[in-house]
Amino acid sequence: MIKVVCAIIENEGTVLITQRSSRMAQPLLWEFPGGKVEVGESEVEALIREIQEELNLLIVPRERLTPVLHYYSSRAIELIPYTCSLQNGNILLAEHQAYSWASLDVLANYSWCPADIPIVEEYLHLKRSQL
Ligand SMILES: Nc1nc2c([nH]c(=O)n2[C@H]2C[C@H](O)[C@@H](COP(=O)(O)OP(=O)(O)OP(=O)(O)O)O2)c(=O)[nH]1
Repeated sequence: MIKVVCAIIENEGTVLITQRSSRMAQPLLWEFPGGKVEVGESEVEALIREIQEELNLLIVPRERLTPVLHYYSSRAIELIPYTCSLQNGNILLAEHQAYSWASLDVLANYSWCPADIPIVEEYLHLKRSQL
């Protein structure tokens, strides 16, 4: 089981989503940025490191949402989402093809990595219950 953390970075009513490049696994699908937790690292440490490396952003992880177990053909992942706020930085894409600050009403319309679909649903449910 590969542990992967991902960041739902919130800013002014939108969230940052990224499109995987054609060279990555799950090519051209959208995801919440993040990556694998390395040995000796906490989830939060991995998240902060990955977002710095991939996007040049400094984030503050806030709330851990429900992890999703997903079986891709070659491997199983546990995808662990955290809502996060933005501390500072300007986006520089190191790996991804594109990014978007998506409002809640369009979030479900993207072509997501399959493992992310329950996370998008939980997040929308959570936000709508807070309105
Ligand atoms: N970062 C991230 N990965 C996701 C998400 N949803 C999802 O299925 N994944 C998958 C894609 C990858 O197989 C794995 C994350 O590993 P990674 O981001 O380090 O991907 P990678 O391209 O470096 O993986 P690899 O091909 O080198 O093994 O989890 C998501 O929302 N964020």
